[in-house]
Amino acid sequence: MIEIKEKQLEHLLDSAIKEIQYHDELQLVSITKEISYANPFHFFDKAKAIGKDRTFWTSTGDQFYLVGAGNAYEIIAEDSRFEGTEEGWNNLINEAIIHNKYKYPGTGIVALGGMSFDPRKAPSDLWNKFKPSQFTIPEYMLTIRKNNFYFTANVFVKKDDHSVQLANDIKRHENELISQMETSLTAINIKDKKEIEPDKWKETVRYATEEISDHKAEKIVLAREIRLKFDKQADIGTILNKLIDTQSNSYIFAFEKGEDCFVGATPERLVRVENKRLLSTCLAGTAPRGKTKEEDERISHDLLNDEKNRQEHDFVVKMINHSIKNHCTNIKIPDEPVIYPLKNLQHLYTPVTAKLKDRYSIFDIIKQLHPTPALGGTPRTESLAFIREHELLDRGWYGAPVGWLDSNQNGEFAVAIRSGLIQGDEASLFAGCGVVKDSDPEAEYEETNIKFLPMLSVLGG
Ligand SMILES: C=C(O[C@H]1C=CC=C(C(=O)O)[C@@H]1O)C(=O)O
Ligand SMILES: [Mg+2]
Repeated sequence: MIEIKEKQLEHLLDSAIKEIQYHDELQLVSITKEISYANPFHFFDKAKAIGKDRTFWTSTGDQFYLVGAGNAYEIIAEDSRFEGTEEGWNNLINEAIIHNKYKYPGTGIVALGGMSFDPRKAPSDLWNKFKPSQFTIPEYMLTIRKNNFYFTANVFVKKDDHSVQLANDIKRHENELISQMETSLTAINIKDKKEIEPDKWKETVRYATEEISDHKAEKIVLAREIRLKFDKQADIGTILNKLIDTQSNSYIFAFEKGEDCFVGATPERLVRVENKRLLSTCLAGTAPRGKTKEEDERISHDLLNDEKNRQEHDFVVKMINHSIKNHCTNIKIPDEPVIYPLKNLQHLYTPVTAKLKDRYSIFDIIKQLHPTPALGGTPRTESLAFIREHELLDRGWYGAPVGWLDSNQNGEFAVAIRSGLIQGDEASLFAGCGVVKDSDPEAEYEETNIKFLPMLSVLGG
């Protein structure tokens, strides 16, 4: 049986090589097959062992995983990021030879990546490995969907390549990546924790409330940074493992670029498109969890009825509705938010469903939505100008869209919050909050403290 499969692989590679006999070009071949089982964490760790940069994505609610090893190709766009990325992707898949008989969302050739929050903010050194828009097509990828497992290899072939050799190479890497191993977790401890200018940050929050009172904006989201030093190198596999154990109802992601890795567990979906069905979410307005069931219910009730939090939330609902109305039909948005409970905090949540019109893609929607008032503010131009000028950090990919897309126009993007940039034995964590007219700097500061917890707690904090 295995022999037949290997022959098929050889045959596919062979016909690709034949197709380019008269060109001096490389031909991308993407081959997907179903496998019986692979552990996503083992796959992730093995990828490191064979020297590959890794990408990781899971939506914990759906038991859906994408784990990538290496870079067969990268789409990088500096200006016109949305159009540039989409064009790069379309060109790639139009030219590629794709063998994927499964057609389920997230199988076959997939691009995983993200972008920076604001390409107009002066970049700092911190994020120099992360481009304004950067998507990876992994060399090898594991998809887990509804308890089915798929292995994809993406290879560039040249006219003088030998199919047997290429097939053996793929097979060897596949065996390595999907083999079982002992799960080993490496615990780290925080040696040093430095909050970046918390007093100045509170000043900026106060200044933002004044600008809002002066009608220069209605809402401005302000973020801050914590810099950590550990007693040893942080192990990304361990961090992901712990995030999955502790952060339900979240997207857990990692984008590794050499020594640097952007990791997070965000509850905030930006948009999912599956067979033209669109799902977006408004998530803004925050309170802590209660220690007892009674206290928790009381806090939820207060959050649902709190004018300041409702205002933060309603800006997002209005904006999402407005942004997608020309691109979609059948838009459905409930009148009232509900509670979205997480381990350390709870949010106000309103789902948005719609049907994406045929001529639009997920990128058209991301371009409209980013940044929503959950991360930027209202109005967009004024709030972004304020953030650009007064916020004390380079957000890099924090607060921006991260996710994946496949070659059948499916994809999903989250907003990269509850996240951090891990750099060997150091890390920067980020958290922000929506400042409106009635914001109290001290209370907003406390709110960011709880938003740091999901990452801090898995980093030994
Ligand atoms: C900016 C963040 O959260 C946003 C998302 C949900 C609730 C928010 C809030 O209540 O302020 C923020 O708008 C963050 O976690 O860093
Ligand atoms: Mg808030």
